[in-house]
Amino acid sequence: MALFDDRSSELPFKEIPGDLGLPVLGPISDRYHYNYLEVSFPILFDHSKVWKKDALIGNYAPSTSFTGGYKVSAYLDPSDEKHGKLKSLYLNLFTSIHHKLIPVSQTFFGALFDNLESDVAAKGKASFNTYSDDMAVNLLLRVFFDIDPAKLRNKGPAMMNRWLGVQFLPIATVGLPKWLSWVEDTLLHTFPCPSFLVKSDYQKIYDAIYTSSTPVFDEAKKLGLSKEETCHNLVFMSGANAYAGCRVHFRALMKWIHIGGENLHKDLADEIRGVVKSEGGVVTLATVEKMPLTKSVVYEVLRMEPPAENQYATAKEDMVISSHDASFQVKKGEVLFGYQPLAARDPKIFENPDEFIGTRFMGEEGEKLLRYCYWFNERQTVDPTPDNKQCPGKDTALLLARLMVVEFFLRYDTFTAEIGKFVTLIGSTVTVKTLTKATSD
Ligand code: HEM
Repeated sequence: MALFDDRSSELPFKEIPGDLGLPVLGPISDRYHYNYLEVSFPILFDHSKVWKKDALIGNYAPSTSFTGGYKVSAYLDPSDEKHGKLKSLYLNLFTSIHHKLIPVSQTFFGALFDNLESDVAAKGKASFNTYSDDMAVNLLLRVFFDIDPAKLRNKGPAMMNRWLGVQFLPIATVGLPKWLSWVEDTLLHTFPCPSFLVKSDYQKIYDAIYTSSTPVFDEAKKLGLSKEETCHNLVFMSGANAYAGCRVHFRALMKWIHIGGENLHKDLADEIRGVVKSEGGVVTLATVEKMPLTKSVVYEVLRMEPPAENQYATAKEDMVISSHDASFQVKKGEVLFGYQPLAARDPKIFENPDEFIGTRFMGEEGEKLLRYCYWFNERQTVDPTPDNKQCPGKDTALLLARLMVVEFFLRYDTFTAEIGKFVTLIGSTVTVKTLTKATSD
């Protein structure tokens, strides 16, 4: 694990392994080793030392033709004036919707659980992925812009999935065994897919947001941003940032809570029902804050399966970075890569790092560990600002995840599921097999 810190002068100095090798073949071999055989972990959130231009989830940026010809904020460095303007628009939007996040998500989570229940009753199993992914798109569009799913003829999720799928295909993985990764590289990772394939899907989502009554457009106007540019940014924010993050995280929540087993389910149900009862039977922002196990479980799921695995940045200057045991020279212009799952399972920070421990982040000692969690592109203990590249949806995403757990265990005592073998860019596969209704309140 590599960190910037002031210990670099005391640690042994080492070369970063690897060289460019043969022309053409060298880069191909490097890419293979980089993506499939090696893991490295520079953690680079220091914007005085790195650029974050075109660095969202990979050193690949899709063509701007996927976003109306505009480079959206996620691909801008904080030094770009537009980045700060757009990010403050998002931060204000997310704060302004927090009061309705609870009632809106209760409705959408309720419908999700109804769907799971009826499929389990009719077929003995239910695809959590299908229902949860669709629900997430509809919930986010509703809570951000008050868009009724019917406005997109209930096809919003399918449109969003196609638009995301085509633009991110060059960095997608379908979960083939490592020795077959060259097939994937040749077929998927060599050529970008043209945006015209999803132009009409994109246009419909864009129009739905453009004609919504979101106050974001008025605020954007005051900042000198056109309605068109703002709207293209809002589509990307809703789909590629918010939905793509929540999609992976919701699936991971069900997966790891399933793995946590019946005792964890009982403890969660006891905590959630106890707190909600003591608060007069209603779920509020304050109620959720009083649930330390629920909060810790959500953090532990983020640790076991961070939704955004890869972070990239470009060195602005020559510098030295340090791991626990050595220092490395990095040259100006070199691209640095941080692999979240490795940081999240660092044995020098986390005891039994490969084990899912629902209580890990509880209590004084547990909370201290949050300093070493980087799932939102910064330490969990740092807040997003217009000037950094930390996820502005951090609080929204955490609240949604906690609410999903709360609503689930208000309704059920326990559940069983089948978990798919592979985890892809869009997450795990969870098939719910049984749902046991709550027997107490
Ligand atoms: C658990 C789910 C989520 C995780 C783990 C996550 C994580 C991240 C990470 C790691 C980045 C930075 C990527 C980079 O530059 O390397 C990011 C950016 C971003 N996220 Fe999230 N995110 C999640 C959900 C959300 C949600 C729900 C929203 C909206 C409410 C959101 C909005 C954004 C936006 C707009 C950016 C771009 C920030 C910028 O341009 O500086 N994310 N997110």
